[in-house]
Amino acid sequence: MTVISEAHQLSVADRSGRLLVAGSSFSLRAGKTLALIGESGSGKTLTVKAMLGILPYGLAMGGELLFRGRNTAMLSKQEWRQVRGRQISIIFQHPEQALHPAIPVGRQLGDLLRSHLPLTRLEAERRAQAMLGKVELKAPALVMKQYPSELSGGMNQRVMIAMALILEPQLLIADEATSALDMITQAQIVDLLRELTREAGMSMLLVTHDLLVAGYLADEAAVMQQGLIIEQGPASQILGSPQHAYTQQLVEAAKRSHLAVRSM
Ligand SMILES: Nc1ncnc2c1ncn2[C@@H]1O[C@H](COP(=O)(O)OP(=O)(O)OP(=O)(O)O)[C@@H](O)[C@H]1O
Repeated sequence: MTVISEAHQLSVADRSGRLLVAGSSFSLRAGKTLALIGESGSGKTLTVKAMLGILPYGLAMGGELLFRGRNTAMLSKQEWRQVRGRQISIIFQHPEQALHPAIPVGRQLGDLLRSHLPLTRLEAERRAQAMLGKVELKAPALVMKQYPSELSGGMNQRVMIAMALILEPQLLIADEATSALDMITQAQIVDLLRELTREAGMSMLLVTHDLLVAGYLADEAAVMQQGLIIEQGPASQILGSPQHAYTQQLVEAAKRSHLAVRSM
């Protein structure tokens, strides 16, 4: 199966040499989802930032990251810009991190398309509207004209998914993409992500602390604690019979909250 991206002993260190990510290795394959699971501060976001070439100033990356066989350390700034957005895209927890508040949704999508592809304004608009339909927004023609502040949280999350997928990337990173949503909207967005990534044969890196979401979406799982991947393998195995004490605790806690919901 085609490997889209690979990390070999990926590390991130601060100025004092303290390792914030301490040597992670994983592969992302076409059509498959890897869940990166872990508590707050375990190094998930820094792993994602390293993969996008956007580590904060003062932090240094070690190890090797390959994207479609190319070492990303060799990419120029311009090549990185081509890769980000076009081949790797990201959905954040909060749409406001990605959507401009003062530009109508349709123009944001159209501008993104035209910054990467030689399309007329009209062609870009048509594709943008079709994409809004694909993320199951009920009135795409109307949403095209609206500003993010006029849409609900769930609708904005759908717009952000449309932005992330419109250039047909090979790798989609979802960083706690459903954590800020209510339970029903979360379930709908999780279904949508599953359907669209499978249909496109896309690879997905799902960053989450939610084991239910991971269990539903992921083929593989890697559990992080204090910068280290402590357990990784098929998601069904990691979540079904965890070996590491920390993963066992996570699974127990998830079962308890699931039971609490069921007993309501
Ligand atoms: N710019 C930075 N400079 C120094 N340390 C940082 C920086 N960014 C993050 N860290 C530290 O690196 C560690 C890993 O942070 P990271 O944001 O990757 O965790 P996370 O697993 O994504 O947590 P969360 O789920 O809360 O986002 C934490 O100890 C954090 O304090």
